[in-house]
Amino acid sequence: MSSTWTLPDDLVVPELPADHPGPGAPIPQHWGRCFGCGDDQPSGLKMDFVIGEGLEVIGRLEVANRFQGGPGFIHGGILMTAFDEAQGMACSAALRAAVVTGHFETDFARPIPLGSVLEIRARVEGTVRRKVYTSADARIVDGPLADPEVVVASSSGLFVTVGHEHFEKGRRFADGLPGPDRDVSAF
Ligand SMILES: CCCCCCCC(=O)SCCNC(=O)CCNC(=O)[C@H](O)C(C)(C)COP(=O)(O)OP(=O)(O)OC[C@H]1O[C@@H](n2cnc3c(N)ncnc32)[C@H](O)[C@@H]1OP(=O)(O)O
Repeated sequence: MSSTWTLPDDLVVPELPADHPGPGAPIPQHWGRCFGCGDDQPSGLKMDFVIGEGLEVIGRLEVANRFQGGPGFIHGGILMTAFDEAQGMACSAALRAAVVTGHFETDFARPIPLGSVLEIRARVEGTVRRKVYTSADARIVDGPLADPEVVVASSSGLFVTVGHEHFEKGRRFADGLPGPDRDVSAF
C-alpha cells in the first residue's frame, strides 16, 4: 500500500536563501541533545547532514544494533524518527525557520538490516502559510543488501513553523527533569 498524501493546489515553492551554502556543505546539528542529530545524546541516532541540490538535504544513518526491532532489522519507529529529523532539517535549511512536526506518514518498502548505512534525501515541496510540506526517501548505500538504486522507504510530512517561544515552554524540562534553565535558542 502506498501513501495517500497529496499536495495542496496553493503550494508556494520557496526561493533558496541568498547565502544558501550549496550542495555538499555540512549542516550543523540543531541541538546537541536532539535524539536525531545530537552529539550529546548517547542513545541517539547521531545522524549527519549535508546540503543537497535545490531544496534537498542528504542525511546519513548508521543502523546500529540498538536500533533493532524484529530480529536483525531496524525498528520502524527508528526509521520514522530518522525521516522526521531529515525532513525537519530540510525545512530549516530551506526556510531558516524553526519547525515542529504536525503530521507524518511513512511507507516501509523493504526490511533494512542492522549494519546498513542509510542515505535519506529529504526536501521541501513547498509552503502554505506556516505549513511546510516535505517528502523524503531512503536507500541502503553501504552494508548488507546495499543497492543505491532501490528506495527502501519513503515519507511525507507536514511541518509547522514556530517562534522560539514554542521551545521556551520546554526549557525547564530539558533532559526530562525540572532543572536549571538551558539555552535552547539554537534549536
Ligand atoms: C532542524 C529541526 C529538526 C527537528 C526534527 C524533529 C521535529 C519534531 O519531532 S518536533 C516534535 C513533534 N511535534 C510537536 O511536538 C508539535 C506539537 N504540536 C504543536 O505544538 C501545535 O499543534 C503546532 C505548533 C503544530 C500547531 O499549533 P499552532 O501554532 O497553534 O498553529 P495552528 O494555527 O493550529 O496550525 C497552523 C496551520 O497548521 C495546520 N496544522 C497544524 N497541525 C496539523 C496537523 N496535525 N495536520 C495537518 N495540519 C495541521 C493548521 O490546520 C493550520 O493550517 P492553516 O494555515 O491552513 O489554518
